[in-house]
Amino acid sequence: MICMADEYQGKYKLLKPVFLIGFMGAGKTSVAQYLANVLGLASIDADEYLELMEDRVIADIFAEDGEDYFRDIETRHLEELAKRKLVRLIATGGGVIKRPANIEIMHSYGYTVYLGVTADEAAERIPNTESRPLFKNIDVARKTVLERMPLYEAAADAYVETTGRKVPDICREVALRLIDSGVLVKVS
Ligand SMILES: Nc1ncnc2c1ncn2[C@@H]1O[C@H](COP(=O)(O)OP(=O)(O)O)[C@@H](O)[C@H]1O
Ligand SMILES: O=C(O)C1=C[C@@H](OP(=O)(O)O)[C@@H](O)[C@H](O)C1
Ligand SMILES: [Mg+2]
Repeated sequence: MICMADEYQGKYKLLKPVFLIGFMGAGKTSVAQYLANVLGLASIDADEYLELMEDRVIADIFAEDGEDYFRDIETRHLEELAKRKLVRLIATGGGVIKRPANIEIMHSYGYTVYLGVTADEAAERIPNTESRPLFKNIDVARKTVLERMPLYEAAADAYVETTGRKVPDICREVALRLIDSGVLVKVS
C-alpha cells in the first residue's frame, strides 16, 4: 500500500471547493475524511450535514417524505455548503448528479472528482444497506450504476477508479489530480 503521510505531510490549501461524486460505496465519505486529515484541509460530508440540519437520518427522510423531497433539500444544502467562505473538501451523496441544478452548483463554485466503483465491489463494501435506501440489492445497484454512469462522467472534472484499491492509494491519486489541476496548493 502506498502511504501518503510522508510525501504529503504539511500544509495544503484548496483554492475552490472540491466535490467528491460517485456511486454509493465509492468511498466519498472515507476519502474526504482521510485526505482532510493528511493534508490539513477542512472537509464536510454533505449527507451528514443534511441529517444534522434536518434532525433526521436519510432513511427516515426517504421513508416519510420520499426521494423528491430529499433531492430538494439536498440541493438547498449543497448550494449553501458551496457558497461558504471556508473552502472545503465536500463528500456528496451518490445521487447528487440526478439534478442538473446540483451539477451547475458544483461547477460554478468548485471542482468535481468522480470516484468510480463497480456495483459488485460497492455491495461488498456496504453489506448493510439500511442507511442507503436506494441501494436496495445487487441487481438494483448494477442497474443504477449503469444508468448513472453517463451522469457521473459528464459531471466529472477528474476521474479516479477505486475498485480493488485501498483508501490511502486512492487519496494519493486524488491529491495528485488536484495538484495538477491547480486546485490544491502547498502553502508551507
Ligand atoms: N477503497 C475502499 N476499500 C474498501 N472499503 C472501502 C473503501 N472505501 C470505502 N470503504 C468502506 O466502504 C463503506 C462505504 O464507504 P463510504 O466512504 O461511506 O462511501 P460513500 O460515501 O461513497 O458511500 C465504508 O464501510 C468504508 O469503510
Ligand atoms: O446514491 C444515492 O442516491 C444516495 C446516496 C447516499 O449517499 P452515499 O453515496 O454517501 O452513500 C445518500 O445521499 C442517499 O442515501 C442517496
Ligand atoms: Mg457518503
